[in-house]
Amino acid sequence: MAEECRFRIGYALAPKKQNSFIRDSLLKLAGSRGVDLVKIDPTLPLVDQGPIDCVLHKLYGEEWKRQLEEFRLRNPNAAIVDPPDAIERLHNRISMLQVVSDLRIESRNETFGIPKQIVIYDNETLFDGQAWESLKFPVIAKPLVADGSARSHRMNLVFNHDGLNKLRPPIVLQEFVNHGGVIFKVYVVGQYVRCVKRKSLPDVSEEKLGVSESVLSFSQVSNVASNEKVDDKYYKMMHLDDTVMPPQSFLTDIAKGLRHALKLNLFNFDVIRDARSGSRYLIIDINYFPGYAKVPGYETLLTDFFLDVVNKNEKVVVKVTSSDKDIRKIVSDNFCSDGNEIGPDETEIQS
Ligand SMILES: O=P(O)(O)O[C@@H]1[C@@H](OP(=O)(O)O)[C@H](OP(=O)(O)O)[C@H](O)[C@H](OP(=O)(O)O)[C@H]1OP(=O)(O)O
Ligand SMILES: Nc1ncnc2c1ncn2[C@@H]1O[C@H](COP(=O)(O)OP(=O)(O)O)[C@@H](O)[C@H]1O
Ligand SMILES: [Mg+2]
Ligand SMILES: [Mg+2]
Repeated sequence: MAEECRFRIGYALAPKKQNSFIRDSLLKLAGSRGVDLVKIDPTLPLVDQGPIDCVLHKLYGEEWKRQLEEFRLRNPNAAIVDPPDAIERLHNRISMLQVVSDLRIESRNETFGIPKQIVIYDNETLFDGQAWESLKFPVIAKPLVADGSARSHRMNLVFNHDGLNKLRPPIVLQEFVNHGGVIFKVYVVGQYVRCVKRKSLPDVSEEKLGVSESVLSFSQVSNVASNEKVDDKYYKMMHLDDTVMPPQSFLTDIAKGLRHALKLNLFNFDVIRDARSGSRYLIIDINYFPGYAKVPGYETLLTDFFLDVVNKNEKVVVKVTSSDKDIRKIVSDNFCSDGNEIGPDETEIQS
């Protein structure tokens, strides 16, 4: 009898991410479907860490990029999810949302975009009213860099000119949009798309704008203790039950467009519904490899994706890591790491 063909997915994650993502429930489900998740030690050469069909990673730095490149050259049939260059685009809050502005999606009832925003690199421009004449208070000041550090999540809600004194460029000034205090977090895992609701900043009324403090600082407002997020209690506690979800097909179309434009498989994006119009949606943030474990049923979602990657059911976009050439490689090999044939090759080359 032919031996069972198993696949090895290597993961290279920071300790915090590893603790939240690599749960027994995921290891068990993936294992029962022929996928073994194995830990990569980034301090050792990647190429020496056994056969790997796919590398999953959320680590940065030149040394790690060099390791991935070496691995790619030595293992042309393995997948790297995702290419470092593509991930880096999300580390700047301007380039991150540029992709959304360029996206065209056909929808009969809903529209989408990004809030009005400008980038400020220095104090001179910050206090030059002309530079941001087009924006209306309140605005959110976000660090330009979104590299996952605590600092990059530190935001200021600025109600008037006095509040500008507290800001430290480089920042993005983005118009605050009232949205009923609920944010939609749309999780993308390859071709799979799941949306969950979370608490957000409350609306700011015109009256409040006149009498409030000049600035309010906050950080990761949608993040509460992770276990609370997925159960009914959390939804009731935050009064999220009454909020109607955006149409799934609309979100799926945006997700698909972003996935191809960004050349990424693992990300989420934050969406708010403009309170002035029930059908206008704004994308305000995109995050690489977010907290998937907070999505109900994430084990199935991720295992399905791993099987898509290794079985080449889905087009997986892999990009050269350390050259200027933007080569997108479709995983087209027909063999698992021990050389057993697994079936006909159904992948297509994307233009
Ligand atoms: O820590 P978690 O599980 O809450 O996940 C964070 C995400 O929370 P979310 O899944 O959106 O609720 C979080 O999303 P937000 O920025 O809160 O929208 C980020 O993706 C964060 O990664 P980084 O600090 O930006 O590199 C994610 O942090 P890392 O786990 O990647 O450090
Ligand atoms: N333009 C905006 N209008 C209203 N609320 C916003 C806007 N931008 C951000 N927020 C609120 O601030 C939070 C943090 O902003 P976000 O850009 O998602 O940063 P982070 O990368 O730290 O998650 C969001 O989850 C949302 O609650
Ligand atoms: Mg966010
Ligand atoms: Mg973010």
